[in-house]
Amino acid sequence: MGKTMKVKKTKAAAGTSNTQALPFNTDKGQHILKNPNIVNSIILKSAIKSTDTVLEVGPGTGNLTVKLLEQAKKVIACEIDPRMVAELNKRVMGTHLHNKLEIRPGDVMKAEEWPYFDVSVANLPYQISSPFVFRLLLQRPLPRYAVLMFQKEFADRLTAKPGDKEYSRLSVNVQLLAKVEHLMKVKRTEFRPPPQVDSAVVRIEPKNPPPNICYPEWEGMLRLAFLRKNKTLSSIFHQKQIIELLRQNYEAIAKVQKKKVPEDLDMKTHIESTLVESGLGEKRARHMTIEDFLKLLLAFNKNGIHFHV
Ligand SMILES: C[S@@+](CC[C@H](N)C(=O)[O-])C[C@H]1O[C@@H](n2cnc3c(N)ncnc32)[C@H](O)[C@@H]1O
Repeated sequence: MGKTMKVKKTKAAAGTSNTQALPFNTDKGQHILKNPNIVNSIILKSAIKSTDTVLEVGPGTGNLTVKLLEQAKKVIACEIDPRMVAELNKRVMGTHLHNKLEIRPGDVMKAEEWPYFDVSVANLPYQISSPFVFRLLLQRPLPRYAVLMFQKEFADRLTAKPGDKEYSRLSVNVQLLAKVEHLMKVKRTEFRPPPQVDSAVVRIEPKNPPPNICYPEWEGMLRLAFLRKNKTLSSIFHQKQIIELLRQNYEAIAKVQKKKVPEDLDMKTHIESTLVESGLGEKRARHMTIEDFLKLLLAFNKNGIHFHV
């Protein structure tokens, strides 16, 4: 995020935006919400308090921003395109909203630090969906929640439940850290220019406090479990390369802990018996709940089987 830009006062009024002449750059995800009813619905569902500081990413010409400014104590708007920064500036300058707005020009993902915010509301550029969500969940202090527009397919993966076709590593990783709720579908025709796909608005409420687990271990185990999400864990963990990987990890950790690796260690049998112990060997990742995955990791780690060295 670049340096904060102070909004200067002039005569232009909020609520109007002369965007007709502004060519939109779809490489930067510039699809502007043109239906005010959708903007109003997002605002309603965002339930912003008058004491809230809101982080908006990609304000564009400010359709959502001016409505957020009416609700919030402060809006911090991060925008990569200097033309949009100028447009937003022009739209809000000279209005009663201007002193609540802080524009941060630049790429939000390249900012070393994000400012403090209570809530994030954004019609996100789709190319940063995944890194944005994970960075949001790593932000401290944790925001109360975020209301974000995503490409519909991404939103479906975020909200998918065990057994759904879209249930994936993304679903599990995000739902480990947050309560995720689908709010509304938005057709591609509601944007100018229209994107290739429909969108959906999702509410993400971080679990606070977050679960107390070792994330690299969790992530390493999930990668293996989801290699083939329709296969049973037993058959995945039967694969030679995986047994070899886990044997190497076992030895590396034993070395660090100055423990002796049993001479008769048969890693294949050790993994098999751990799966039997956990009662999850015949489960498939696509049907497993977060609690199942947590139970599995606990069982592996208890028996010295690790996914991260
Ligand atoms: C989908 S448009 C949303 C525009 C406006 N908020 C609306 O709803 O009509 C996405 C906006 O994000 C901006 N943008 C794209 N990548 C960005 C990034 N990495 N950091 C900050 N802004 C970005 C684009 O320039 C564009 O203004």
